[in-house]
Amino acid sequence: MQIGMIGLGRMGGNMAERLRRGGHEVVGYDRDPALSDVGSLKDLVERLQAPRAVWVMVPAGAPTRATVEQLRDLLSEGDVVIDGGNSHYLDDQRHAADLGTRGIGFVDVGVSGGVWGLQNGYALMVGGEDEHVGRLMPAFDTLKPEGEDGFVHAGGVGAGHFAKMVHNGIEYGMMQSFAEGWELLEASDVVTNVPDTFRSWRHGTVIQSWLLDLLVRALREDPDLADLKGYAEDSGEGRWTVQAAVDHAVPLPAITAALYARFASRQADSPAMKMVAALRNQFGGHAVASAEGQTARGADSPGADVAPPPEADR
Ligand SMILES: O=C(CO)[C@H](O)[C@H](O)COP(=O)(O)O
Repeated sequence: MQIGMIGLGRMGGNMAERLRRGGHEVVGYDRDPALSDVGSLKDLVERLQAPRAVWVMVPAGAPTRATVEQLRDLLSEGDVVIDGGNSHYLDDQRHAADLGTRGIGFVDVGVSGGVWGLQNGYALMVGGEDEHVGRLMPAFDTLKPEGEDGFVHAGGVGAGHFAKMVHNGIEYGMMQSFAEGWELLEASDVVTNVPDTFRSWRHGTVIQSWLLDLLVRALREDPDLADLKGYAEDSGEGRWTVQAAVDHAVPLPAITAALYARFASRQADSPAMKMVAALRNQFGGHAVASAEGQTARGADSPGADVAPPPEADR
């Protein structure tokens, strides 16, 4: 089929390539003229035959919103817009309503597979009406991995991105779990061959997984991760998962802890733990470390000046 692809970066560019290899005609647009087949969104729309299918693969939030708004004014009744970025499911519902006023369809697709997708295929989680999803099946069939799995029409508009959001929340929890296990193995001197221990778990264990394969690969490249700083960003889906859990009063302790661990990783020092240290020192005269790393005051330190708590609080 013919498909317009907007955003030809790491994900969009590789997806366009996989579609082309599968025999589809892809007209690509990117702000970078070196990557683009056309000079503007208007040119892209003019190059496509109606009814058009235009796949948006730009960062979630304002860039996606701006692109969908422009497409609303350029496309015609019967065309369909696909958002394959990591958008919030509530944005999908707004976009579908907005495009729907012009008779333009909307399908949201959560895409997983990262930089390996070109070769292995992309897992696709799709939300939208049957009519629109059905029309796009030839493209989905090419993009997805070979075999039965790797594709779901999860529900109406928003369901694809909601499924991808929860997938990413699970990803957070799994990564954190592997990371904590690795830290503990390294911290003790009981297991002396940590990389091989992880490698052995790749087969026959209950935790075998692609993430485990990638962990083994990372340790092969840098056995102590000495080249990395313990700092992890987040792109928003973990936060949205936790926010959705609060909205539905669903307890997500593991995923929430994994998200908070990333926030903690960005602090050179912890203001909250300074306060914990200060309070321990206040009520019990317990030792604290100074900002320079020296024990500054403590129960046994000269100069400890701790007012005794009221009788009732002891
Ligand atoms: O969708 C993905 C994998 O499934 C992305 O790699 C993911 O969005 C990365 O998220 P974060 O930056 O929050 O770790």
